[in-house]
Amino acid sequence: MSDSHSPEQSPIYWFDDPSHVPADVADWLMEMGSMTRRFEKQGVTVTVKPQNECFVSRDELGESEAQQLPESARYWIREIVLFGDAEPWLLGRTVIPEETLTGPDLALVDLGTVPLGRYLFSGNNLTRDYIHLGQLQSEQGDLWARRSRLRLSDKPLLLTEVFLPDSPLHRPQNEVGQ
Ligand SMILES: C=C(O[C@@H]1C=C(C(=O)O)C=C[C@H]1O)C(=O)O
Repeated sequence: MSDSHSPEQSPIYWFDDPSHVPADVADWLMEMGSMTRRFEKQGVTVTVKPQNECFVSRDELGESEAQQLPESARYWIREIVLFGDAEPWLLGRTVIPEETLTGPDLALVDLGTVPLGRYLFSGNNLTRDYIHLGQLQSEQGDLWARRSRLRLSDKPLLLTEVFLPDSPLHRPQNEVGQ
């Protein structure tokens, strides 16, 4: 995943002008509700497999990631693969400044296989500053991606999502109700 502290990951190219993104793709990438819930509406069971969860220092973040978040002594990283039934549909990377992990939001370090969206969209204190659209060039082809800065009670966290070839976004004929 771009900006990952794992150097073998290729970077995501973030678009300055997303107007050329096809409308059916933009409809997915600009989803303002829970992506987990939207995937479930496809009639699949959504499961999440954490791949890496740890605290890192600011200099272990990608440069453009660090620019999106305030200074902090350390950041919680959560990297997951999200599955629709048995198919891998999405790579998720969440970066959370330690100062965001206060009160009930400390639960964010114990999510395990619970999809992040279940927590984020469970209350009424979630806002989204922006969504950036991008593309990751990978051996599986060009994969659409998005990056959101979210806020829980005004405390920031950064979420990058890369949509995998099996996801409905890349296979629109799969989308129920289209
Ligand atoms: C943020 C959401 O949760 C999904 C689950 C994630 C996780 O468990 O880490 C990460 C990315 C999301 O696609 C959502 O449902 O919108």
